[in-house]
Amino acid sequence: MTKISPSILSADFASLKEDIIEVDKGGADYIHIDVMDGHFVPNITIGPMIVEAVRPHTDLPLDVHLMIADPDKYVDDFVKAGADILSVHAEACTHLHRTIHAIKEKGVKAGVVLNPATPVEVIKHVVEDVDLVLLMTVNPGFGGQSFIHSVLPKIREVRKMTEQVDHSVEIEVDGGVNKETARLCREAGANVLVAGSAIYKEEDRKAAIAAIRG
Ligand SMILES: O=C(CO)[C@@H](O)[C@H](O)COP(=O)(O)O
Repeated sequence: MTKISPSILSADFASLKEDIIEVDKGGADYIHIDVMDGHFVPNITIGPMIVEAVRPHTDLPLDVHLMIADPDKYVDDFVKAGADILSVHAEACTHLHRTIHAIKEKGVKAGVVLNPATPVEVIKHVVEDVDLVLLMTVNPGFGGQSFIHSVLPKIREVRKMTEQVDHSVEIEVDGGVNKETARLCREAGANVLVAGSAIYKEEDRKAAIAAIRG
């Protein structure tokens, strides 16, 4: 079954606890947390303190997406704050293999993220090492953008790549995911879908999660 990871970037930060509990009870599989530093992406959002504050309010895995320059510097902080999956951008890592293993050595799952314009070949030599590949279907930095359809073939390519190494890597897609684009992602081989606006802008979040899951 497809997993759903609601992105709290679209939640109401003044009632973050309630917004997390609601999607937890509504059938979410992960809680997606977007960390932005104003350097790697043109927006500033959440740091380890917020991850730590959120941690006691759900037992769901915290799926933390680091959109930051020099992520190696902050791996320890986010693990201590309670991240269960820590994903770094291939574009932000000089020594991607080293960063992935530094995450895994801390006892959490490691993910690698690719921007829409980055070819999947970049991760060919680390796909055996990661637990998750996150393909961005928007240019990262903001919620509420339109899905970039030209990323769909990349989902199929990563699916093939993971099958070749006979390794059960999760393939996650993030950006502009709604019930229509979710179907395209599932058909292409994604098994974890991140959605912000398509869940948090809906009155009935449980129904929104079910619709995206398909
Ligand atoms: O990482 C990001 C944006 O950079 C995403 O996680 C967005 O938060 C998804 O929001 P929607 O496109 O689903 O509204």
